Amino acid sequence: MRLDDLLRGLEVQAIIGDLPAEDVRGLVYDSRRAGPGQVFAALAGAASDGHAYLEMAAKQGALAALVQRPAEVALAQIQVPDSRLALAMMADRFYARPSRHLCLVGVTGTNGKTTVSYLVESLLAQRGPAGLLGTVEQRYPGKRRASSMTTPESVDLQALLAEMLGAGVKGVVMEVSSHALEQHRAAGCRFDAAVFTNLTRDHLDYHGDMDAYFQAKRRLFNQLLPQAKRQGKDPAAVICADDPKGSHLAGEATGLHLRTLTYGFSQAARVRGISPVLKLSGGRCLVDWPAGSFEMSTPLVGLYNLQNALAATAVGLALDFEPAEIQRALDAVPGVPGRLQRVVGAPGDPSVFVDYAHTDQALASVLAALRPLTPGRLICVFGAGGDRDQGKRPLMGRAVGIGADLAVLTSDNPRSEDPLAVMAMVEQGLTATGSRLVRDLDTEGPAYVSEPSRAAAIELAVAAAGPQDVVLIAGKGHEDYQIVGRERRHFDDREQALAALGRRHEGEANHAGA
Ligand SMILES: CC(=O)N[C@H]1[C@@H](OP(=O)(O)OP(=O)(O)OC[C@H]2O[C@@H](n3ccc(=O)[nH]c3=O)[C@H](O)[C@@H]2O)O[C@H](CO)[C@@H](O)[C@@H]1O[C@H](C)C(=O)N[C@@H](C)C(=O)N[C@H](CCC(=O)O)C(=O)O
Ligand SMILES: Nc1ncnc2c1ncn2[C@@H]1O[C@H](COP(=O)(O)OP(=O)(O)OP(=O)(O)O)[C@@H](O)[C@H]1O
Ligand SMILES: N[C@H](CCC[C@H](N)C(=O)O)C(=O)O
Ligand SMILES: [Mg+2]
Repeated sequence: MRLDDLLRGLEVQAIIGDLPAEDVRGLVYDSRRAGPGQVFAALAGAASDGHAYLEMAAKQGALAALVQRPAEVALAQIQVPDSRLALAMMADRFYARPSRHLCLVGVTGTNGKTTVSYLVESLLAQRGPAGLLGTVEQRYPGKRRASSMTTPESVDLQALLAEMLGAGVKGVVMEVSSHALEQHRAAGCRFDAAVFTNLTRDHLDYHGDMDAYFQAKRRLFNQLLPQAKRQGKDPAAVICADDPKGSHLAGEATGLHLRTLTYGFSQAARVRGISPVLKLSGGRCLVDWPAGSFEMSTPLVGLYNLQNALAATAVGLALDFEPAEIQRALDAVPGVPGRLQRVVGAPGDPSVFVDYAHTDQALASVLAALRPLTPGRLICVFGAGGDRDQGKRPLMGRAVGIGADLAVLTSDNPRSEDPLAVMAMVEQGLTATGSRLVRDLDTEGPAYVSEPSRAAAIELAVAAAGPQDVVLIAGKGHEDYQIVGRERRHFDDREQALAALGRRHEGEANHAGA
């Protein structure tokens, strides 16, 4: 494809030099990959600025560059107001607009994106091969890759959608993070439906304040859905009515003449869950919506997961699925990797769950879900990630202080920070609830132990738990690594928990063998 074809419809401020007539072989945003035939997009970033690498791209023989500020280099440059947005639109065109030919569902919100995505994937799979991309993995029938980002950069995203389409995929569900919305990574996507789960505190290191964070999420509804509508789709806005920002969004979506379907347990919800019943084997409720009512159930545990199942149900109804098909799809998802994932030991062992809760709201929700299922003590192993929102740390400590009987405060991914400094910030919230620092868990709660080694923290909790106790290991979920400094070491909470459960029986084996 020629460069001038790729630029059609784009807001171009200036063209510096002559546009090369050769075919574009690829679009890149990292100068290290900017070789012959490649258009290099200079992106202004947080750590560095792509404009500093224009010289390098020129030397490597790049075809042209997409810039916000032209530079004195021997390279044709296309000046645009926002190179991330322009790159996204060009990527859509370069990969022959894959989202036009797919049923594409986007999921945003602070918590629940990954979970809802697995449920929607199962739904889409009822009608043909389905694809999923999000925090854990990118997959479609016959192919799977672990993810490095929740929502890939626009070029990688469009390449993946094109790959899925080429492999016969009909429907794709994708998590759309607030970072992605802020950076226009999904700008070239035409959605058939978009879901908003909730908005609570996270990522303020990046967005600055809650309003900016909400404005980023809002783009999916007030920019991307109207764009899909203008281009011939009839997209649905599927919005949680139990969240205050959800009601706001739903009003706005209706005002934009989008098909709007609210869901939740509150009276205002159009797809409304009534009389929820929650058990260790899952949850169920009656779903009432304008066209009738039906029973709905999910093997996933906890009220918030029943709410996630309602989100998927509302997507199904918006896409004209029958309640029986929706139920089949929900039944087919017994669990989501690293989300309330049970680590099964021997009979008589305590129940151990690994979960991805890394915000105060998520911790409060998951502890509330486990409380009624805990005959003994609820023990929570947790920490907060380094180089991420610092303000959420004491709030996370507070949520655990309130929701758990006993806690082991430990390290998450410290990244460039001192793990003890991160833990001290979490500890402020924990102690504010009246939880006291103790040496071991052989005590009455509320109390906590401080143990910077995550492996030792898991060992401590699992060893101390009795058969009636429940251990929640929160924060890292599916992650099979720990980021310490710049190093990414293998570390998996599930493996650690399983080994710790095994060690509870080491003495017994020796005894039996003797
Ligand atoms: C804060 C954030 O979103 N950062 C992302 C952003 O980085 P940035 O724009 O700040 O990039 P930068 O490192 O400053 O570099 C600027 C530009 O110079 C380029 N460069 C750099 C060096 C060089 O030699 N040559 C060169 O061309 C870079 O490729 C880049 O295009 O764009 C980069 C390219 O796409 C991403 O890799 C990077 O993700 C980093 C790794 C990251 O950690 N992102 C996280 C916070 C994130 O996006 N998370 C969300 C999920 C959050 C959630 O689950 O709720 C996600 O969607 O994954
Ligand atoms: N609807 C919900 N409301 C509140 N908490 C939830 C909800 N769904 C999941 N959670 C909690 O949040 C954690 C993260 O859930 P999930 O991975 O589905 O969300 P996510 O939005 O994809 O998160 P991330 O942005 O980190 O990828 C879960 O492990 C659980 O503790
Ligand atoms: N996608 C989230 C995941 C956080 C998971 C937690 N383990 C941490 O490292 O903080 C983020 O980047 O903020
Ligand atoms: Mg996710």
